Amino acid sequence: MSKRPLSPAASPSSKRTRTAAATFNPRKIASSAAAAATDADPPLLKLLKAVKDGVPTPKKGDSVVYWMRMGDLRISDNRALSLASAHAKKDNVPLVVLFILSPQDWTAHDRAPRRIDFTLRNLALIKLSLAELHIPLHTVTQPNRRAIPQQVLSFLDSLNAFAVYANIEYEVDELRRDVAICNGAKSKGISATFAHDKCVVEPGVVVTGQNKSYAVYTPYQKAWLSKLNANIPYYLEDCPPPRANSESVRGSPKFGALFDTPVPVSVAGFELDPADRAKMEEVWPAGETKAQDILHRFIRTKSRSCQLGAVDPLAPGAEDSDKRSRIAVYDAERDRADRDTTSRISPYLAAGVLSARACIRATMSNKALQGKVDGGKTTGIGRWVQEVAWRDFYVCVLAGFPRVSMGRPFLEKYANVRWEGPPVEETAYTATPGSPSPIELALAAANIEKWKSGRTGYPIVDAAMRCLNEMGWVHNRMRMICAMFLSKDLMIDWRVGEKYFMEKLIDGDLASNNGGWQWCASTGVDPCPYFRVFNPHLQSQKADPTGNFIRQWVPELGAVRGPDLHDPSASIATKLGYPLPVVKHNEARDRAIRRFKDPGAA
Ligand SMILES: Cc1cc2nc3c(=O)[nH]c(=O)nc-3n(C[C@H](O)[C@H](O)[C@H](O)COP(=O)(O)OP(=O)(O)OC[C@H]3O[C@@H](n4cnc5c(N)ncnc54)[C@H](O)[C@@H]3O)c2cc1C
Repeated sequence: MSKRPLSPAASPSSKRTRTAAATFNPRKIASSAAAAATDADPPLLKLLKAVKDGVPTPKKGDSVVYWMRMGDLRISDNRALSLASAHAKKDNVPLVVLFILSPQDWTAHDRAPRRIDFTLRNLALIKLSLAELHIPLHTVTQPNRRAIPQQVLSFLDSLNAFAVYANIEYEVDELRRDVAICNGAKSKGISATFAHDKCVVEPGVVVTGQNKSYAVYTPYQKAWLSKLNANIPYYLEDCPPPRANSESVRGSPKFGALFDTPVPVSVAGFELDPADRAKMEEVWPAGETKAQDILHRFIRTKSRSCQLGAVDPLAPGAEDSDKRSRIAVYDAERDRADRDTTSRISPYLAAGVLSARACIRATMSNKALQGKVDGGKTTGIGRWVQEVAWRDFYVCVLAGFPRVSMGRPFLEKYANVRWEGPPVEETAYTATPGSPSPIELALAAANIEKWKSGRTGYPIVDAAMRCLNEMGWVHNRMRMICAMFLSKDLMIDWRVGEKYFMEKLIDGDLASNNGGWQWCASTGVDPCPYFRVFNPHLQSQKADPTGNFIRQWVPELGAVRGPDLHDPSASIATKLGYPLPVVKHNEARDRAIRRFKDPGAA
């Protein structure tokens, strides 16, 4: 079976050196039969059963371990850490924190070097904060991801640990790994606890009458809000912070050395150029305090045009306002990409530097609501809470329909839609009648490169792609426009774009990224209907009415004003050295509708 090739970096900002991790090339697309079998017996349920069948009251040993993962990089309000600390205190033993750097897992998930850099920057701060509590953060690199279960069990043995705690990662491989760890721990008499922490309302709670995960957002969101409001003390609990170990742990032969394992500054295959690293530090500062400050700014202060682009999110000059704060006007302004209309909190949520619970708690100052969460459509706060619910929704989709993390479309009937360009993996194409000719393949490959580098001749698409390449983040509406353009106008397999986004995004998250891509490609849960293909020029005028977003990222068009900016004529484009459109939108739209209406048609 052919493997999905690694895509070359479009911007020179990140290096992907040929290392063991970079040459590791796991199979990304399962067969439809394998996906259906996994959907029928979801690994999350297996993990929850393994936890339930584990060791309820382990014999006391010498320590309790909290295994921190890439999605829970914080000390405050961290469910597994809090539980682990309480257990350690109850039995009067030290708490130890473990973090495993796993480059093969990062490659398997197409992790962006910027996301890895953000992880390491946050870990370095966490190590310092934990050390103040005399809690060691032990960091190890494991080059072979299959060895992780054994490595964790050996680590527990070496510390005579009797309990291990972690927050759940909902991707298929990670769940299967944790089932193996649960079973291994049980055989050693160690209790293993895997806690729900990523979502406000965990997967499995908001389900249909048939006890299935929802595949439509609106009824999900209504049920989500009523579950949440019915049990706020549980869902929005601010989990107690860890309590300090005895200082004597530092002198212990068993634990003392764990304080000395350094957090690396970079990991081979995922390094950043020093200039890019410095820029990322400025645009996405690490640490829980910064995350809370960024959230606070969104809730308290007004939007500013100077905050467009790759700038310090906490730059001075923000103006407080109750009525005009960014969250207060979010309902009306959220689709505008020409200012800082949204929170830009996603990198902190994806890395767990801030809990989703903390985001919801921060919206609850309105006394008229009497301690309830506003999730309605008529207020800025309510609309924003609905976005956080989208995040929960996509995690529930991932947990309930694991096929989506196996490279399959949620709607299997679209597996045979004919895409332009080289097959992503041959299994996805076996049923596609008629192979593209070499000329078609070359044209599609060239179009993919133009899309990646922001040279499609559609200003809004190009501005958004350049913003993504430069900042590792781009506004939601822009993500939609770019994804729709690749999958419908260029008719390139959405998995090409999904992978490229993951390789670039600092907030890259399988559930939300896959959900967003499959929504735009019309293959996912509750998707955009295939006959509703975005017109990039109209979208551009709506999302960037001032043109500031395009002018910021496409300087060739800096002097252009009015409608020409959104759709430059051939003469203007040629004069300014800007490319001509790679496709004609109307023709491309008809092709997309034809191919989706009759999957397999040319
Ligand atoms: C093609 C595509 C790919 C995407 N990939 C990712 C990704 O890898 N990681 C990621 O976190 N988000 C992803 N999103 C969702 C969304 O674009 C980002 O969460 C949002 O742009 C982050 O900016 P913000 O924090 O300012 O959002 P805000 O508007 O302030 O929203 C607050 C939070 O709600 C959540 N949220 C908002 N919109 C969505 C959404 N549509 N789906 C899921 N959660 C949402 C995010 O956690 C976000 O931080 C993707 C969307 C699309 C269309």
